[in-house]
Amino acid sequence: MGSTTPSQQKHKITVIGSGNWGCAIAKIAAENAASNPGLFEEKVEMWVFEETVEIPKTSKNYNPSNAGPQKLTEVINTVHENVKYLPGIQLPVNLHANPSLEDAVKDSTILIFNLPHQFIIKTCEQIKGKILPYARGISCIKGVDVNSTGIHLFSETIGRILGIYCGALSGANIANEVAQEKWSETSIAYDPPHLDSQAPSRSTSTTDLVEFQHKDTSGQISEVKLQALPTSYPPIDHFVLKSLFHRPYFHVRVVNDVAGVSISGALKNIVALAAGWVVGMGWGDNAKSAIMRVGLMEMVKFGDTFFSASIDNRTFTDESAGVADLITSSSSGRNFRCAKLSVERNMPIEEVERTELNGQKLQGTSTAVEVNSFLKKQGMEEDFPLFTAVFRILEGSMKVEDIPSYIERPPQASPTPASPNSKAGNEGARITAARL
Ligand SMILES: NC(=O)C1=CN([C@@H]2O[C@H](COP(=O)(O)OP(=O)(O)OC[C@H]3O[C@@H](n4cnc5c(N)ncnc54)[C@H](O)[C@@H]3O)[C@@H](O)[C@H]2O)C=CC1
Ligand SMILES: O=C(CO)COP(=O)(O)O
Repeated sequence: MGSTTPSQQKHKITVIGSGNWGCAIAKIAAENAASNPGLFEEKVEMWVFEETVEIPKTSKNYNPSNAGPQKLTEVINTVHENVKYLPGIQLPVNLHANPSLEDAVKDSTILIFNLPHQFIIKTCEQIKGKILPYARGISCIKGVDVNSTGIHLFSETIGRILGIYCGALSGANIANEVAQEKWSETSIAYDPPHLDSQAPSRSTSTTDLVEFQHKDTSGQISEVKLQALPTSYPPIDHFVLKSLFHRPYFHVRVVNDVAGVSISGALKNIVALAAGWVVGMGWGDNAKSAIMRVGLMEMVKFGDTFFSASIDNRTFTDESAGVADLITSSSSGRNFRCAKLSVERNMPIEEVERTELNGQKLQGTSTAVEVNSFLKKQGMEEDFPLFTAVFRILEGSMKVEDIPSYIERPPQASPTPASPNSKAGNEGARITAARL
């Protein structure tokens, strides 16, 4: 638990990202920074990918003197509303929108990563070597990093690029509901290497590098250098993280299973697409439940198969990040809603994303493609028929109508190519080749 003796220095918090979830989490962090002055600096930085916006007349912060095009950071810092990505929510005045990534992360001990997953690697590369070497991270990203070396959790990718330890936050958390302070739960997974057994975990010097062998969640062993946090700061532990994220309307459980929390958050987005499609076809709740049942089984199997070294299967059932997130996402998440509309309107899902989300990003479509490329390399597409069906529907080689028979008993041969006059909805379910 937390330290009992007062520390001289407080943690400085930076949120990297300012979208729908980025702002909702930044609001929570800023509220808690203000109410825990012994632990955190009051001002919380939020890096904003700068763009020009207008305050809409529907905003309660609109007045004729602030009409017209303005920088998003200026709008957030003056009227305290992200009018584009989280409209209608008043943000705390101690949350500072910063267009400079380098400046936003400078001197921060706790970095909260909250961006659509396609932007995270480039963003981390920009701040490599420019953060405190003893900073710690929390990744709120729902996605997986698939590259030529295999599949990795974003918490691990962030940690590897920046040379820091990074945990994960994920749960049944529709951002707009959380921002409106409607009660929800979340899971934070934080399990830094036990430096105590290898070298002192706390340092009075800022140059102490602790070198040790680290087994990552997929079982790969690597040499890691981690700088210990100076003793002048309160230790970054479960107590401090709960103090930073728990609110009366946002209940946090801190656990150790980083792989389980991260994997379920990424994979449920693939399942939510299938749920949206079958509901869009008018098949009803029984069909959606069947998708969720098979989806959950594949999520658990995926964790067991590729992250067995560290995953705790109870996370899928017992924590908010597991089945609870699958249920909420398959009821009202953006992946579900856009997939449903793509079938109803017979429109590519990317087009629905572009016209309906006002700049917000779907994560399920790219995750389905990335997971499929990984499964293909393992020769295991047939072992995950729902994930494979979602990918094939996106690429246009399968139809939504094929899902029931395909997930019941995966065929040995390739599925029948989509008929050119397939029913309304099946063309719509596709994404363009550029995303594949
Ligand atoms: N929105 C939600 O309800 C929830 C989202 N998440 C996860 O949180 C992560 C972040 O999602 P959101 O904050 O909702 O993002 P979002 O979907 O609102 O995406 C828009 C954000 O992307 C930024 N962006 C656009 N182009 C960029 C670029 N080239 N470089 C950097 N940033 C760029 C925009 O400035 C904006 O801040 C995702 O992985 C998502 O799955 C998790 C829980 C709930
Ligand atoms: O992750 C989410 C809820 O927990 C939100 O999912 P979507 O990105 O599909 O909206």
